[in-house]
Amino acid sequence: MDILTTTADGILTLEFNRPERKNAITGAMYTTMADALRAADTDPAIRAILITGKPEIFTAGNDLEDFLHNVGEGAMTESRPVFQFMRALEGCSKPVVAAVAGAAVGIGTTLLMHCDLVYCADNARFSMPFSQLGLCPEFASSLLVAQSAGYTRAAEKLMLGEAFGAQEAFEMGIVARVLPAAELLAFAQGQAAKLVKLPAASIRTTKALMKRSRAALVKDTIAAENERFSAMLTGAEAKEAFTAFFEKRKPDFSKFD
Ligand SMILES: C/C=C/C(=O)SCCNC(=O)CCNC(=O)[C@H](O)C(C)(C)COP(=O)(O)OP(=O)(O)OC[C@H]1O[C@@H](n2cnc3c(N)ncnc32)[C@H](O)[C@@H]1OP(=O)(O)O
Repeated sequence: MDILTTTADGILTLEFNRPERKNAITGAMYTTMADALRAADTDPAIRAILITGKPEIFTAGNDLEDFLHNVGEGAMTESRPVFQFMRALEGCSKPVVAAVAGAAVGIGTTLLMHCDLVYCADNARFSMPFSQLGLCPEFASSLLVAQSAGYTRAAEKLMLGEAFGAQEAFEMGIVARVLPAAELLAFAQGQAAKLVKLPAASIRTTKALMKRSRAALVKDTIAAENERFSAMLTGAEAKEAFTAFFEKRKPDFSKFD
């Protein structure tokens, strides 16, 4: 099971469980998470959701094999598993807690912008390497990173695509708190347990009100980003980047305009 799904004490936990591939996310994994999120949203017994990975890796982002072989027409259209997952996450009316240890690459960082209580371990590393992959931001990262961190810091992270650490993520507002690695999961579980005990309608209403003003902009940004992302996925630069990754060499973009 590449996604471990557990339910206990009113909390649905989704855990990335593909460590041999650094928890890279396949279409099947997106579908599992989308289904679980949608079911949780309508199940009164679930009052909080926790998304986590392994102590050494949150996720290496989208599986690059999938990108290499499953692109083409409609690569990022609404029916695709990644879209189903992000829609289920973004639309989830219940509170979502994220606990990040190790690397959170690409969509691994983007998805945090759609969670509510986001915590990381001091070993966490964040990156949105879209430009390094011949791609562009996705699922409203071009909007939400800048809203959270300001334009210049967002531009540095999104244009250079370099990894940054836990403290910088905290200063950028991407995480609410940095914890010693050994304490992260218990802390996040404790925060989720607090949410479970609070009046569910109050939590749902608070979340809805906080997201209300950005909802239309997020929707519009996702549509604009994903149209371009979809086109770029089939581009020569992206192919070079994915191929170079698996050939364990640096990509050579000098031949492209
Ligand atoms: C819509 C969504 C968009 C996105 O999410 S775009 C982002 C896509 N993701 C990436 O570009 C990240 C690629 N991965 C990495 O940069 C590195 O990995 C890490 C920094 C995460 C970890 O580095 P290290 O600890 O040195 O591990 P390793 O040797 O690179 O990886 C171990 C095995 O895992 C496979 N793997 C890692 N990431 C992916 C991936 N994203 N898709 C498919 N496979 C991946 C490798 O190939 C390798 O495999 P083997 O042991 O056979 O050499």
